[in-house]
Amino acid sequence: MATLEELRLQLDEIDGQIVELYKNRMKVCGKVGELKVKTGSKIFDRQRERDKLLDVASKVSGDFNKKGIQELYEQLMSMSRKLQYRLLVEAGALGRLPFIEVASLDKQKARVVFQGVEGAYSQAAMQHYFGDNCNSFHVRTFRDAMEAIEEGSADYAVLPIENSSAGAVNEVYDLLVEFENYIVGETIIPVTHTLAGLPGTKQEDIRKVYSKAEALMQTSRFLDEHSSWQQISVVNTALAARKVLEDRDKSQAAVCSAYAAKLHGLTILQDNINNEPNNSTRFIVVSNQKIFLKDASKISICFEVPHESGSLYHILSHFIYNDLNLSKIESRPVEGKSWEYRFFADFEGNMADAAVKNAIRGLREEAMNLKILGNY
Ligand SMILES: C=C(O[C@@H]1C=C(C(=O)O)C=C[C@H]1O)C(=O)O
Repeated sequence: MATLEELRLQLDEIDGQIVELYKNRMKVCGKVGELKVKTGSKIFDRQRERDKLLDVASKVSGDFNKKGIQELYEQLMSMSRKLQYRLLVEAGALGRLPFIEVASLDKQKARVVFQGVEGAYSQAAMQHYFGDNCNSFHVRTFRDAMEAIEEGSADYAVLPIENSSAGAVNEVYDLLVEFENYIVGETIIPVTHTLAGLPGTKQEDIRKVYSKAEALMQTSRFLDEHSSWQQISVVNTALAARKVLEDRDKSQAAVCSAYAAKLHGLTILQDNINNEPNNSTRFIVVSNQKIFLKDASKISICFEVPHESGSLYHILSHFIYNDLNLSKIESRPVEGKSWEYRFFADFEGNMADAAVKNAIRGLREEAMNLKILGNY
């Protein structure tokens, strides 16, 4: 029987041949790429790749080897495409993305819409981004805010997209796909809940606590210490504060921000009652213009992938290969298609970067329904 050293020598020789074959294959792929640059053809040919996988599988026997050779070829063809995308960039054939670079947003003159009522966290986020005295109005739903942007009655909308403890705001993700609106900025604000009541209220007086369902959840530890209090959910935290003020009843309290409490003339009975001391929410600033700031450093996109094994893996390789740092990935069901998903990804970069253009070119060819949601 051969020794380990002898077997390894045999492997080294075979690997030498594989490396030579790899180099030859890539050289031919480079020629294919040059031809495609010249003729303006697509790099990715899904049917040719499917046929190739069937062909190589037919040339080996046994499930283990069939699967193995297919995995190997998926990798080889993926490298081949990446080489070709690179040739496109070098030939300057990537073109420009359909977004216009701007030096700054005109925050002073902007008319801004937020969802909710006076005192909502969205208003605080808006003021944080646009300044305390910005020209604003509020609407009842996230959809209303998106419509106001689309039809131009507002220049920007400020919408919550993600909370550090509760996660994504799903409806806003879905609306970003539905509307032709784009993310142009973001701002993160701490969400610190307080217990607030009418002036003179004592905690012993309280029987009912009003707030938005998420806020009741985010303060459950404090509320559970007062199990006799009835918890009632209302549309948002600012509305809870307004209700307590209007009912003029000291047995009622609201879980809301200090800002909403002050705005509605309530007294803070207990400050910072969050379960999670660092609770914060990320808000996006949305516009109907396809613009991006010169110093933008984050890109949000969404796409669908074919419902087959390995497809997300191949899509994500475009980020890795182009050295782009993927900071977030979310998935949402695709409407009308059970168990199929649309992915939302955030990654670092600016649309003017070659690496970004290269990755987007590959994603556009290989994923379905790619939408660039914004660069900010
Ligand atoms: C090389 C080509 O480009 C791509 C890469 C392939 C490969 O490496 O075999 C096959 C199809 C294309 O997606 C080609 O079109 O033949």
